[in-house]
Amino acid sequence: MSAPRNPATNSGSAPGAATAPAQLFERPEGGERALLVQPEDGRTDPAEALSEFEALAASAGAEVVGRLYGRRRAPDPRTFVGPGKVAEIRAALADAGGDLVLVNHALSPAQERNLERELECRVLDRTGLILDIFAQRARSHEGKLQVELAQLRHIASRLVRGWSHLERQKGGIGLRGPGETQLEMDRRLLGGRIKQLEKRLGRVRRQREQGRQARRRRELPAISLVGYTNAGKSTLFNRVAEAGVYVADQLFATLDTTLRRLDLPGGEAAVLADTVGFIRDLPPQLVAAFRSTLEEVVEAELLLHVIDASDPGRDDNAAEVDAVLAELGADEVPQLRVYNKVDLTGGDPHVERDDSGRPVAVWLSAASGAGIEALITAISERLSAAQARGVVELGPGEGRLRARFYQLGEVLEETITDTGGVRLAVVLPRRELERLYRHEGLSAQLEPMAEPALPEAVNAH
Ligand SMILES: Nc1nc2c(ncn2[C@@H]2O[C@H](COP(=O)(O)OP(=O)(O)OP(=O)(O)O)[C@@H](O)[C@H]2O)c(=O)[nH]1
Repeated sequence: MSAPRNPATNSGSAPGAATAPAQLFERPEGGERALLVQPEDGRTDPAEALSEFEALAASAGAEVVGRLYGRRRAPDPRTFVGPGKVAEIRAALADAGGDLVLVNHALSPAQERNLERELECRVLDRTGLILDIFAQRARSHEGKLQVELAQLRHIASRLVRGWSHLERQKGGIGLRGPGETQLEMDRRLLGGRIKQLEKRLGRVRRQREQGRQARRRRELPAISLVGYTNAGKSTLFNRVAEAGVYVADQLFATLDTTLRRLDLPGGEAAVLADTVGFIRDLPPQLVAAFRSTLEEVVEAELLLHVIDASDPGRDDNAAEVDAVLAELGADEVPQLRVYNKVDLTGGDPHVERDDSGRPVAVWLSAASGAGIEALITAISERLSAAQARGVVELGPGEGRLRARFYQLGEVLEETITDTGGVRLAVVLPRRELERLYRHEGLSAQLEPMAEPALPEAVNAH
């Protein structure tokens, strides 16, 4: 594939050019001058990988002053790149006046240190760079704690006695964010801080879990926006929910789940959640850090998978998002694909349906608003198909099934039957109901029930 997967901008500038995010991004005073090193492994297209990496560097506020490719059969255990390449990097740094080297690969702590020593400048690998971006973007209390924890763990793995002259350079890329003041601490202190953060995070998560259960009790179906970073999730979220979340032409503008109530035609309502942007090769420790944020996704009734229709690499990016969803166990959650930015492709907003007439994809422009009404109708159609509601009768020996209904959905009413069983009025995701039929021995049919109770209001958090 020759086209870049993740152009940094969608406003028509050259794919992969770092100019747009760099212009829009408020770069900290004296933004660092970075030299990018792109290893060639013969598998990925190096030009494409480099342009995506350049967009990441720009997102972190770096000014890219040079680019180098490195080809090697096997990575050098000491410095990752070979000695010849080290000399080349040193010369390029001197030429361009660079003060930071960014390597688009994972480096071992020792490789990072050895390179720093030989190049006499700071070196960050892909994980370090992404952590820095996350540190800048985290907004909620939980998000900040998660990033700090991931940053500290990353630093702890690199911290050795006498951390070299680089300790002095504070506040630069990879050194800022909540973790920056920890750099001088020794491992013991760092370990203490990590424990403290884990405890605090545990508390925040428990609170959030309670909030989630409260929401479930209010029986509003949950819809989660997912998509590759920069696909337009926040813009769509704003457009659909008329909410004022932060939108920026930067990768990862969204780090924390944001929730809004969504009113649908016919008086129904749902909770719409904006989630973190997905990215290729997200470092595993970050997937872990954001797992709890992404748990919302697994529990959603419907996923809106936002895809940048104007991105030539859109299919690969969408496949990447699907792979992460599968990893999270969310591959069974029904999906409605939203092809965004049709204003850039010259296409018309429209809805695609499958053979049974079910909407499966909506093409629209979140920026102009064209196609939004059709999306809301499609959501409404998909949700009413995704929710099962009705009355079910269970026998006296089916206490376990009764408990499962309470667990999986909402029991609106319970009455005792003449035979000593129960009659439950329930609302639950259709896929859960199907699972009960298939795997848990439920045999009674769900009978239609009278008018649904009106959902209560939900406050945005
Ligand atoms: N032309 C055009 N640009 C759009 C459209 N929707 C979003 N954008 C732009 O695309 C960029 C990214 O949009 P966001 O909504 O921040 O994207 P996101 O998916 O939330 O990004 P992350 O937070 O990185 O995951 C912004 O510059 C938006 O203005 C659209 O329909 N048309």
